Amino acid sequence: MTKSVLGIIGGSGIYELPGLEKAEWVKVESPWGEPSDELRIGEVGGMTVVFLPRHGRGHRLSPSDINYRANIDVLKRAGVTDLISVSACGSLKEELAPGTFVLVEQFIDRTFAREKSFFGAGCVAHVSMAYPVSPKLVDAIEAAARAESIRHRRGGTYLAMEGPQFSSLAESHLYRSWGCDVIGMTNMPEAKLAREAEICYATVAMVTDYDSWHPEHGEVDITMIIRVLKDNAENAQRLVGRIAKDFPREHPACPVGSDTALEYALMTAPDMRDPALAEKLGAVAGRVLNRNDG
Ligand SMILES: CSC[C@H]1O[C@H](OP(=O)(O)O)[C@H](O)[C@@H]1O
Ligand SMILES: Nc1ncnc2[nH]cnc12
Repeated sequence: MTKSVLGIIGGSGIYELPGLEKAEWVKVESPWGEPSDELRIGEVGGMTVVFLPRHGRGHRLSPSDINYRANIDVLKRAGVTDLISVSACGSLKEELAPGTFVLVEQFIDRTFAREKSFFGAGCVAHVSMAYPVSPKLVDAIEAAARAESIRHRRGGTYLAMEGPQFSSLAESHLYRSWGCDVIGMTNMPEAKLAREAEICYATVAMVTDYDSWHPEHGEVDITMIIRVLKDNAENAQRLVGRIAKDFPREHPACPVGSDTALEYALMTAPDMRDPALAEKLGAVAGRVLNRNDG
């Protein structure tokens, strides 16, 4: 078993993590370009916790401008084994009222203007995304939500849209007809890249609004979202503090194989790989690229 290092990506409204001991901002370079910000690295009860504000401090980056590859790469370089995304989202279901924390199980990726893989020409790989979320990580989040009496629901499908505009009424109805539960703009390709980097991933999707479909709530409106975000952020800080305090100090094998996703994923023959790309992949895929059998 390896030591657990817990990573937290803070979404809209979450730009710091109070409660981190011995915390400092650390600049980590990535061959994939600029991450959203420096990493806030600290400890909770002796375990390393690494925090990254997804949109950067001050919310400088829109969902389409975020360099998701650099973000996951620097978190991997910092040793993160388990990564929790804390994200704002719209609700596509009556029963998921604003303030509810949804522990997402599945994703539908409708984003189109983003780099979605570390791999490509010169080093091709195909990882499974059938079960994108690590159940043990969700167990830890669920236990913490219970302990902190935070309204939550386990399970649900997150529709990732490109944005930055919110959905039209027709789109909102379409996603509901697909059975989706919540909608946001950031968890894809983040979840795909975490899987390629063999990091266990889970999302806490914090409902801020009913998107545009709900006849009694009218269309989604950013001032209302910001109001709800503030309450959600307080609960999120408590939730994350509790998760970190109770988190297993050793990282157990992931039941859905998140931590071994690259084991049989590489397709390109070792002698045909592009050395420059292999070099860039050092942090993400070094475990499998550097062994003799390729
Ligand atoms: C502030 S509303 C729209 C914005 O909020 C969510 O961001 P994040 O997932 O980082 O919390 C949503 O995906 C949009 O980017
Ligand atoms: N309705 C919504 N659509 C997309 N992203 C969101 N983030 C918060 N609310 C959202």
